[in-house]
Amino acid sequence: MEQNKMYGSRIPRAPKRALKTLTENDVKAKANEENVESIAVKKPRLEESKKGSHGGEEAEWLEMCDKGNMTIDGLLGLKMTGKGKWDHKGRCEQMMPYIRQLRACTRYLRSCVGKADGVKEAMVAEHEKEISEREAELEKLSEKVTELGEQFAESKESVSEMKERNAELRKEMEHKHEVEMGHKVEISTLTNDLAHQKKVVGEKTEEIAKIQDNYVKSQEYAQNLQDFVKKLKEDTQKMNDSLLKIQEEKSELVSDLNLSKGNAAQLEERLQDSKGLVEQLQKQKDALNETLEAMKERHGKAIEEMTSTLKANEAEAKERLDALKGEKKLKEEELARMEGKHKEVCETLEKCEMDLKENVESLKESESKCEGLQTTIKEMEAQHQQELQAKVDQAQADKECFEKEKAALETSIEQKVSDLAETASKLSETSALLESTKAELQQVTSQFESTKADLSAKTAEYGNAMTELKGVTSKLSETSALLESNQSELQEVTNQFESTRTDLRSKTTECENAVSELQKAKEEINRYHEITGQSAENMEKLMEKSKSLEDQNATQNEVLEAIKAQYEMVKQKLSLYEVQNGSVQEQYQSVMKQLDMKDQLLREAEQKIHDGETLRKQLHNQILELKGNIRVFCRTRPLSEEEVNQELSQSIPTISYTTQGEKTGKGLQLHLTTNPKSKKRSSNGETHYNFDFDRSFQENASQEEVFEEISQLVQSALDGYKVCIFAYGQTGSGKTHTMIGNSEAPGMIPRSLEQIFTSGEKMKEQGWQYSISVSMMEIYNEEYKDLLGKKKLPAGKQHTVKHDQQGKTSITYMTDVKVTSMDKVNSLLNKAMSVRSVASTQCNEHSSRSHFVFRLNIEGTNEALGQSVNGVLNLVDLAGSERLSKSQATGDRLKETQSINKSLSALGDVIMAINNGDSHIPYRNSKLTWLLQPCLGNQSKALMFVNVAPSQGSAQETLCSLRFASKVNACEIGTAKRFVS
Ligand SMILES: Nc1ncnc2c1ncn2[C@@H]1O[C@H](COP(=O)(O)OP(=O)(O)OP(=O)(O)O)[C@@H](O)[C@H]1O
Repeated sequence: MEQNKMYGSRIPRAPKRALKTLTENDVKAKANEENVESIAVKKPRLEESKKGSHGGEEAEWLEMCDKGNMTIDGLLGLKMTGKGKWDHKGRCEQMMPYIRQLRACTRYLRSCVGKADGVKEAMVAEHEKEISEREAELEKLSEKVTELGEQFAESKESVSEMKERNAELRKEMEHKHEVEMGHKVEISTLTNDLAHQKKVVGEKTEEIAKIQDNYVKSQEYAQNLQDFVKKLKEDTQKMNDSLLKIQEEKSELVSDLNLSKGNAAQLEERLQDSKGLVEQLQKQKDALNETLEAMKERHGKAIEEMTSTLKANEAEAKERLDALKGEKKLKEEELARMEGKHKEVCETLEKCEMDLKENVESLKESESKCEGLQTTIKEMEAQHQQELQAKVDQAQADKECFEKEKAALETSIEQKVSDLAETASKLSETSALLESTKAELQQVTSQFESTKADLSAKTAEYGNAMTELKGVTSKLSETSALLESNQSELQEVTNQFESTRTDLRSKTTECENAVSELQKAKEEINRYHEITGQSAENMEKLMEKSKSLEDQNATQNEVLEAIKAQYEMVKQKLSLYEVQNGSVQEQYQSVMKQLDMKDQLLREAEQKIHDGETLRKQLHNQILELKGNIRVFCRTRPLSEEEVNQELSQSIPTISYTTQGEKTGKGLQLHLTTNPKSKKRSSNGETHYNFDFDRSFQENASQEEVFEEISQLVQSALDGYKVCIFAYGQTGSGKTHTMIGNSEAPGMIPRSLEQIFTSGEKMKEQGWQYSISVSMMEIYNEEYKDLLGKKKLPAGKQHTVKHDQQGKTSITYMTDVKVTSMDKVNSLLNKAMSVRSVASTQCNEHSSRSHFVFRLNIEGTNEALGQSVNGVLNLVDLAGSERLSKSQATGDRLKETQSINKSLSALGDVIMAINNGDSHIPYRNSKLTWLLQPCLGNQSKALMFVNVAPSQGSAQETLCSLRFASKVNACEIGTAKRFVS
């Protein structure tokens, strides 16, 4: 196939020359294909082949080829020609050279093939060799490749790892950013919440204040009540005490009373005696009563007998009346019978009447006699009655006096008097009996009279019946006799009464004796009463007192009760208040809890914010450290009073701050009205310049806020880094204020020292011991000046600065003071400030005409870790950066300004050179850069404050400062290195 390719499947009708060319070309192509070197080998070989065994034919063929009259293609495409179609001879004749040519060609080709085979073999061998070499090489290469592959894989892995890390970092960054954004959102929400909470807290605080007021009032009220109750208790106590005293007095009185009771008992005994006497008297009285009873009985019996006789008489009279009635009837019959006779007897009757009249007259006489009798009886009766009355009166009087005595006795001795009253009542009964007897007597008298009337009626009826009348009269006389006997009996009774009266008198005398005894007893009692009266009086007085006291006590008890009720009410109110208070307290507690929770949340949020902020700072620091940037913070001072008082256009601040997104707190815009040619000039005639820094502090930013941002950097000095913080800006822009400050607002230097001391103390817990030394110097007119040194430099001597390989700086004749406290630092700082070169310039009344360098050497050792660190913190207050034209300095001031500007531009040059990666960094161009060399190199951390003034008058200088700071901000000075050994 190769050959077919070489020679073609068909031999083209080409000139002989073409065959040769073709062959050569083919060979060349083949050689080119197989090996370029083979061509060089082939030619001599071809020439050699001319001289070989078949060299003749080959040579012939080559000759033919050389002559150009034949080529292989030509040979193959050669057609036998003859004179005609059948001119075989001619054709055969043509055939012979053709066959020869063919043979020659074939041989040539064979030889070529053989040679080619040889060449091929050689080439193959060579190739094989080459291949083996190449294979070996390849193997090596493949090994290398595998190695490289591995390395590649490794690097790929590391790349992927790095990518991953990068991605992670990016993610982290994004996350951080998100978190930051979230934090910001959170912060804003939290700020809102905070504001709301503050509002709520304010409201709650007001509420609480009100509640507390109420609580205080209720407490005061409760206190007042308690005081009142206390007073009441005290009063009650006093009352109780007085009551106790009264009770004591009472008990004393009771004892006195007991004593008097003892006396009273004696009196009682005596009274008992007198009672016995009274009893005796009573007995006597009883005996008298008995006799009286007996008399009464007898009298009653007599009266009964009289009554019975009267009754019998009455019955008799009745019987007689009945008999008389019968008789009357009979008589009436007889009368009727006798009426006739009457008439007969009328005359006799008249006579009888006459007789009757006479009888009547005699009856009247007897009646008058009877009346006389009756009057005598009446007189007797009256007499008797008078006597009786007198007796009764006497008895009554006795009774009365007895009763009086009894009443008197009754008042003192009730029971005994009641006995006497009984006696009196009995006496009254006796008198009643007497009365009843009298009444009976009167009854008897009336009966007598009725009987007499009956008799008179009978006499009238039976006037005529004289016999009967006589009988009646005799009966009447009998009755009179009876009456007489009755009278005698009455006399007897009267006698008996008399005797009884005498008895009574004797008893009365006994009674009188008894009464006198009683009187005596009474007197004695009265005496005792008098005796006891006094004590009773006292007792009464005391009782009255006690009573009044009791009344008082009662009233006070009432008051107390009322107060108690009030107290109870108040207590209830108090309990209500307490309940209310409790609920209020609960509310307060819950509100406080809520507040605490909110506080906690706020604290957590603040902590989160703080953590987030520190994390952000750390990350930012890390990024900056990774970038190796020199950090730049811009700080704008507030307008001074002078500037404020300037004309309006001058007093308008030239700086505004970016408020959008990430640029917040970083970006600022300077507005200039002075450059009308500026392309940036806007329609309102202002030119705006935008700047971005790591941080932009507005006019109102406090020293604390500013320090917070650099605290990490300060901390890293403690960790063994070389740190340089310097303040750059025109005169009066606030560099000294930022770096040193004043007692009210200490600047970065005192704050850094404070942090270092506190952190150093904390690090002690981890085994770190720090030795901190301070040196303060100024670079004035390109010369170092020790601000802490006591003496002047020896003549011909000067401060020279040297740096060793480790970046350790030594300055000859420079005072280095070990410091352990802030007081020491402050006193040193004051001393340095007093020595520092200050002058009044066009821009600042107290302008710093030198660079002030506060140098802090921190050597830390940790024996446990076997480590020691060597950190340096350079805090530099640069001299004002204003241009000469601006400062209008002359003479010494001019020289100062020139040297200041020289060193400042050297500082710029050094930073730029580091940024550009120049092989030569012009540290030696100024004393400042030379001193700060280790801290300005690519192994340190640097931060620049660019201080700017916001006034229009300073705008051009501000623009210069900001431009310089912007350039510095873009510089990368390399990654910082920690100096640990
Ligand atoms: N942030 C600030 N807040 C309040 N007052 C400030 C602030 N910055 C500067 N000042 C006041 O501005 C005045 C000038 O400040 P300062 O002396 O610090 O400037 P300076 O840059 O150090 O000047 P110089 O380079 O001439 O020493 C001082 O009276 C200072 O108190």
